Amino acid sequence: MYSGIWLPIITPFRNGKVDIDALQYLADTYLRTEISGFVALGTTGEAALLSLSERISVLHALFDVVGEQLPVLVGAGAPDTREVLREIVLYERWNCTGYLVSPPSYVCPDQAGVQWHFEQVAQATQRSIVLYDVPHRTGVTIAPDTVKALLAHENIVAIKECVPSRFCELGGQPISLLCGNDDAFVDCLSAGGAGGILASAHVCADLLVDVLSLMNADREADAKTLFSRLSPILRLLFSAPNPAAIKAMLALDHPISAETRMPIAPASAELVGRLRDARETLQALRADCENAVI
Ligand SMILES: O=C(O)C1=N[C@H](C(=O)O)C[C@H](O)C1
Repeated sequence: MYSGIWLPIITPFRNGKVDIDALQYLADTYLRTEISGFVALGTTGEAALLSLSERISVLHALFDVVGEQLPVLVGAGAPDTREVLREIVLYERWNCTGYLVSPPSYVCPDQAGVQWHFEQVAQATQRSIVLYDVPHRTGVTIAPDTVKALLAHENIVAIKECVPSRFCELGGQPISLLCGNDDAFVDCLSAGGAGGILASAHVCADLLVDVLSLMNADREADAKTLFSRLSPILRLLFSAPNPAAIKAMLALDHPISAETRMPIAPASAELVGRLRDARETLQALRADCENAVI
């Protein structure tokens, strides 16, 4: 179930409000790509900056377009476990495939507390749970031993891992390993990863799928060559707080605004210029893939 390239879809804004038309336009556009599923209300969706009613409108708008055509994983996270459980109860009305859940941020629990948090979540729903290990954002990690203990819950089925040094240990566990750090995608696949939840898929899902297909075809060297040519663009996309660069790049080619929600500032004019040039690099890479140069 959790493999391939999943798109943590942005939440477009216009004049400070969620732009529902733009969100539905994007959902429809990505349905025609090779992504394996959507992630709603992720980090890239600026979920932490949305009110509850905005989060509900995002889900309404997205499910209206996606329906059953592709799975949708929904992000749920808060410092207070009880708040996460309340969110999940609200989200159960949509036919989402599961929940992407981070450990409690800011409060810095020990590993027993992290385990307790995920146990409460796993018991609150029959849907699948994807653990989200993102210590640079939450301030706390999900240690591999905690992951192993959590496997006792049959709906804890995948982990979105952002720490490359954890890939090898997790790759050997009976859990789907998804990369959560665009820069380290190929390393995650080499360690046994099944795919990734990657914000960069907004602008190069096809090339990320190519990297994965090359790996699955035992062409690791070719996958690494392609990925190394993609890497400078991935770094550029994260050179400003996510998703400023992604939104700016999308706004160059689609009817969406590059607007972010403060304190996430929009991309600078200098970055927009570099993103404009990056589109040509992506086109050149696509041509090389088509002509089997890679
Ligand atoms: O929203 C997500 O899911 C992602 N967020 C990460 C982040 O901003 O830290 C990046 C990753 O590409 C996907």
